Amino acid sequence: MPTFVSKGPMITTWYRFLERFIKIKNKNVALLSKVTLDQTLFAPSFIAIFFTAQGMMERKSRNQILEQLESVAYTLSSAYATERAVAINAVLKACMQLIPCKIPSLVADFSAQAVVNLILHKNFPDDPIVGEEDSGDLRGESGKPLRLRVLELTNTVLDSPIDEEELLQAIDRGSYGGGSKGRMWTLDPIDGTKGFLRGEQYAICLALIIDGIVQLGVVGCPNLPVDHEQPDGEKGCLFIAVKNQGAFQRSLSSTDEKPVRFADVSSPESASFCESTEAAHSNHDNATKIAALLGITKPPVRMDSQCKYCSVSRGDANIYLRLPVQEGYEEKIWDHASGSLLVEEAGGKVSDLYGKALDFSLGRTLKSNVGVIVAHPNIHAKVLEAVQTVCNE
Ligand SMILES: Nc1ncnc2c1ncn2[C@@H]1O[C@H](COP(=O)(O)O)[C@@H](O)[C@H]1OP(=O)(O)O
Ligand SMILES: [Mg+2]
Repeated sequence: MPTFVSKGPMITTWYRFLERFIKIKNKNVALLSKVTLDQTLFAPSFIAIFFTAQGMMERKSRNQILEQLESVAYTLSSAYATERAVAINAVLKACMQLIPCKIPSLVADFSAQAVVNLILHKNFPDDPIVGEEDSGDLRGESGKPLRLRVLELTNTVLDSPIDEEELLQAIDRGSYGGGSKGRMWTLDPIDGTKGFLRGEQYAICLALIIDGIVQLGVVGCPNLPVDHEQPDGEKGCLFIAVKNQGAFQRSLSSTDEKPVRFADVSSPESASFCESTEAAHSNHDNATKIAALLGITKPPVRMDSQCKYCSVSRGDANIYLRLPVQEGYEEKIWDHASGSLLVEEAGGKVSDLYGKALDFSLGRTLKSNVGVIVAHPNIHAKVLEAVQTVCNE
């Protein structure tokens, strides 16, 4: 209450002060100076006073008030704040529709892509989307049974229900070819289908790429324990990263975000590494040899999907190896965009097998990269050396 009461007089006094002390003849420069002072001095101070007073009235502790101030400052200062909020909402909704009951993976995949694409299109109608799925299998008489199941599931989380044609259109909005210019989103509606089928790890992965650079990534992991130390505790996490703004984790059941950081590790011997559960997606034999060369004694943590990126980002493991199995396989941008930004924002380093940065500007695949190596910057070079020794044998 006092904050609201004081708001009017404070603002009036501040603007009077600006009028009196900014005596610049050029009107544009004067206006710019006032706006600068307003945004850098008054607005932050006023917001701090407002939330501190509000916290005190709500009998919050000092730490709770500080946490709230930090979160407000972060939200206000962030570029891509709208995109971040929309992406979180889209991924959350896609996660929520998959949790309640056992759903066939095809239905889940199409429905998740429809939900995310619909939300993206509503908020950013001009943004193209590079999505993994297309509506081919849902069309015509033969696709009708699947189409109706997907439609039913999709409508469980939408504010206003859509019809069959709108469903097909929504899925096909993911057909963009990618490239190096402008904005685009990339979506893997269900990454880690094998994990989904086994009831293990899978992820809904969404990223915003601008001029070939990943700016925002949101990864929903409905089966990942919120706390690695408590594998039987609450499950379901959302990971969020915006370029130069850090990486965060929240549970699916709460809006509270906590920063995530790579675990500090000074030498590879003490590290642990993760890799795909599927030997067809990452070469397990080579990983064993690399681990031996690095002196790693802990067994690999095997997991499906971009949950691996999330795991290393919050320090559950220190290295993620994705080693080619099949010559000529081109990794897909939706399999790495959000995860790689998350790792970088959490303080990790991502490269391909040759130490090259992942290049998201070349279309739907990472055609100039081979494999993926993620590690703490302290040990990345050593890991890379071991990878190259083993893979060049
Ligand atoms: N030969 C391959 N090498 C690397 N990744 C692959 C290969 N074949 C498929 N994938 C992709 O691996 C991803 C899952 O990775 P993980 O095993 O780490 O969970 C899937 O998106 C899958 O793509 P797709 O869905 O097109 O089959
Ligand atoms: Mg995938």
